[in-house]
Amino acid sequence: MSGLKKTLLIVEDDPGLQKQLKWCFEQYETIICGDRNEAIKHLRRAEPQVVTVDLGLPPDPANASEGLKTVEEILALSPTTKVIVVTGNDDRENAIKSIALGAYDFYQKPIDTDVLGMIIERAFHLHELETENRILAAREEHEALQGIIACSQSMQKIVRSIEKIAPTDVTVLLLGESGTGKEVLARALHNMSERKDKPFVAVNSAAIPENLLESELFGYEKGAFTGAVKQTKGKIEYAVGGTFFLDEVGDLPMALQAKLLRFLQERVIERVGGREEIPVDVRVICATHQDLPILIEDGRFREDLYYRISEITLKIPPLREREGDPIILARMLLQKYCEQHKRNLKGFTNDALDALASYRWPGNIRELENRLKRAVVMADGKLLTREDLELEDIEVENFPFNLKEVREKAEKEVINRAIGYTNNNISKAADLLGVTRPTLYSLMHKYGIME
Ligand SMILES: Nc1ncnc2c1ncn2[C@@H]1O[C@H](COP(=O)(O)OP(=O)(O)OP(=O)(O)O)[C@@H](O)[C@H]1O
Repeated sequence: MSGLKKTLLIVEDDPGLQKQLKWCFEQYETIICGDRNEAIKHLRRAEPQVVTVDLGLPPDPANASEGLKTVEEILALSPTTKVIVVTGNDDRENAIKSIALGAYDFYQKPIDTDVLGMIIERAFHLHELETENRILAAREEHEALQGIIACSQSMQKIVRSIEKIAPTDVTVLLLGESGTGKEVLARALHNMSERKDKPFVAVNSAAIPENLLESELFGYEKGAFTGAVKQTKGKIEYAVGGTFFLDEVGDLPMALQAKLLRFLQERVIERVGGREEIPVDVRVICATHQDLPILIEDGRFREDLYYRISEITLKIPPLREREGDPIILARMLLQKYCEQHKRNLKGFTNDALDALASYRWPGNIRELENRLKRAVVMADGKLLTREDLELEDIEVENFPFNLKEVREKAEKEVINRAIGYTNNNISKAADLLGVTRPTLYSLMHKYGIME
């Protein structure tokens, strides 16, 4: 079983049966115990893949309640464990209850070890298959998100949304400041979708001169304009079967907005100078750092196109709103650039870490990359300093002295809020905070908060 030893936990209080079962299942690493507490202890320690639970356990062996509780606790702690319930003769009701709780199977006494053995072996087999599936699924997801750092809560949310949206074909609009990773996230959407083995084609509308953009996107026929010497496919056509990523969609000229809308509505394109409608199966992801509703108000963006491209909108938070991410990204980039430039730097000084965490990062991750690249090349010492990062002039919030300081600051803030909220009614504020009035008074005294 993939090199992992098969561990079977038997929860059975009858000493005779304990002995018999141990003897019958010696091909496994078998652990035997007689009550719920012991079962949970062994579950935590030995992590058995399969557990059999006799429902009639002490202190009330005539009743199934302790057994059912054991099943519930095992599955709460380790939902992947396969639990087989052993019930008394004719106790179908509790057998069904255990299945409803999530048990894998049940078996009624008297025990026939051959039959029970088959059920146990099947449970090990299923556990193995499920484990392999989980590992494969996690590996695929990991590969799709490779190199994307998203430890902060705000980015975790985005990653969860991307996982949900990826398998669908909906048109996604990614909003976010420049350098927040819109393109890498679009790529992740593609890599997690069924289109992953087909092309991902990205075009930045702002980077291509307006007069070339139409032929770049839609292609052109031979003779369509001077210099059009042969029929040429556009970027959308190159993405057939895959994903087309249009960055800076807010910069698209009005005439092209109409053409893009038609393509999104009808899923056909027409090359410049062509008459033929070419059907294309392409998933579209758009991105912009601009505020599209304002562009719509100014008459610079079509409202109908906006609704078409924003079937789902994801707002990518700027780096300054990703608690903890700048430092993790900086460490990853330091390693990457040290390898690239063959430098042997060990890390960051404390004041550099404080600066990385406090800086507002107007250029987001791209700016972080640039600062790190430069610092790695230029640094004299073994640790990168604030000066190496050219962040010496920014105001820095020092790392808090300790957790107690953070807790006290938060406590003071929320007490002030509760008192303001209840208009100085201390009883109500205490209720709101879930403490007694005397406790609240003593906290107010501690923090110097006036009534
Ligand atoms: N979460 C992340 N983890 C690691 N690297 C990232 C992450 N997000 C972005 N990057 C890196 O930051 C740089 C900028 O990302 P990207 O080009 O995707 O941003 P963008 O929002 O599309 O920028 P722009 O709007 O300027 O085109 C890239 O080099 C990318 O690899």
